[in-house]
Amino acid sequence: MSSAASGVEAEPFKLALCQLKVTEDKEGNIANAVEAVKEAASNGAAVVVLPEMWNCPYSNDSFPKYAEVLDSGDSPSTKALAELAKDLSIYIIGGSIPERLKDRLYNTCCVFSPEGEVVAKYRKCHLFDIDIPGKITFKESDTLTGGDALTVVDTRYGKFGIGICYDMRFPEMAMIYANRGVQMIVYPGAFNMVTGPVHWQLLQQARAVDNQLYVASCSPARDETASYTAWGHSQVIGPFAEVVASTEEKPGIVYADIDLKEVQERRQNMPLSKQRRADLYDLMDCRNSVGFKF
Ligand SMILES: O=C(O)CCC(=O)C(=O)O
Repeated sequence: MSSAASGVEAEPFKLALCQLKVTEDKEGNIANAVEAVKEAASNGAAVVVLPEMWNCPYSNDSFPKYAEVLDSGDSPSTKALAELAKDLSIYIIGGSIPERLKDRLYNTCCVFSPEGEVVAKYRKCHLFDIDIPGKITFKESDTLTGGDALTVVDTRYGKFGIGICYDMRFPEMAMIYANRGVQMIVYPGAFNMVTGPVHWQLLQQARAVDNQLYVASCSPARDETASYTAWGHSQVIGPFAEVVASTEEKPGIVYADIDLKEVQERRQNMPLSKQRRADLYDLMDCRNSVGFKF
């Protein structure tokens, strides 16, 4: 039974972020992920996170080729993770892979319970479409469709909200998760060499400090030979915006001991949600937003 459902205070746990080397070899990527998750569990991790697009190169050419139909029983990537979660009796927040659903593709994260069930599925809502001339241009919407639902996973350790990479740029989403009782937002992500150095940590600390919750972000390792070079730097930020654990660009596993009671404590120390002036501003106003005018 989940923490919230049982009304019992959630226990502390060890979190692991597997910063994987990702190649063009899908089978190799799966085998590599399996080894990393086993290693994390053998070191005591109860919740293990994988990166965004861990089974394929991050490119619009690759997404259709590597996509899997998730509910068909014929998805090698999710089958491997489901078996692992069950064998090791851990939660796996399965990064993301390209999902094929009818004639559409999504950037999808599946969450597996210690019983090996898919307990949540999140489809990246905010697609990464940017154009910084001479620096980086990427348009996920050339191949992918955005999801249309947020996802809260109620686990025995606490409530986790799921976002993927570019989603961390949208404070509204994190705020809604906080309002729904989320204590840790997990973002599988693959920032790049342009935005990574300036925004990756800043955005995570911003989401953490605004909402007084943990933020955990898991990237692929950096590969300078890939068409898209990931920034790496998987990390965990605490509810006071402190860096709890981090790494640099190489493959590896980041561990953090998480006690979600800390979230409650920070919120008691500084009761921002009670101090909000909802009479002056209302998140619902965003619904009428027409975006920036140029
Ligand atoms: O927001 C960024 O700068 C990077 C986002 C990204 O790489 C992604 O959404 O996959």
